[in-house]
Amino acid sequence: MSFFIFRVAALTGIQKEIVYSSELLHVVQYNRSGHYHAHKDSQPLDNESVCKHSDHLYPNSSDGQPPKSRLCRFMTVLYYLTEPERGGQTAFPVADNETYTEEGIDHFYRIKHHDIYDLTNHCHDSNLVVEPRKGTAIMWYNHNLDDQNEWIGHINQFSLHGGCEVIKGEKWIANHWINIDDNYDMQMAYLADRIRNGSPPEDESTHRRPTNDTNVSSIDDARRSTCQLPQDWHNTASMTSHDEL
Ligand SMILES: O=C(O)CCC(=O)C(=O)O
Ligand SMILES: [Fe+2]
Repeated sequence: MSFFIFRVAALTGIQKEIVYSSELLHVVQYNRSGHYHAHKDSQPLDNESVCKHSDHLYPNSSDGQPPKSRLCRFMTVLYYLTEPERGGQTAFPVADNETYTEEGIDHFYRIKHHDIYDLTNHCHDSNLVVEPRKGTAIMWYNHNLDDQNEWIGHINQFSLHGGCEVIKGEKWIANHWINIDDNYDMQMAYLADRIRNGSPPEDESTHRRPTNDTNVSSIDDARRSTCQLPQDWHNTASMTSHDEL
């Protein structure tokens, strides 16, 4: 598992602590006719809600209610675990930098003249259609970077995507969602909290012996220390099945 975290960190350029502290792998199975209409994996930033992955660190509201939460998934890395005999592509109806427009997705509604979310009937009308090939992976950004602070910014409208209908065979994928809180300080507090309960593995290439230093109080401490994986490190997947959704 630690090797896997390093590979994803190297692929995405995201710190291994962030990769390690993100959601468990989410495995999805599709049988014949199974599909998943176009959607975004993350949700727009807003001041009324907090990130779900770190919501336990936010105080309750004055009436004692937990804060409203939303998904904060900066990137998706999608692994194709099997390949169906036909169909089951991943489609991005409006992906394509060259057609970027300030009007966003509304522009595509006007020019495409069909329901861009409907991947059963319009899979191949999408701007980008990726064939599922066993053992390969694709990745994309669900958010743009904020111009001012270069931290996670607005949702990327062009990340709209979904799974086209499986025509023959069966399809299995795993989603690896990389969580980042748009509130920088809260993301740091979240990482420190996760790492306090067991740090990400050190890169094997450094040949450093792991220790059991669980006494870290900040992300900087956490980076400096070398700790063992927590007890639940191998518990890395949850599962959904998409049959004719
Ligand atoms: O099945 C696919 O190719 C896409 C799946 C997906 O977008 C998801 O599970 O969020
Ligand atoms: Fe998705």
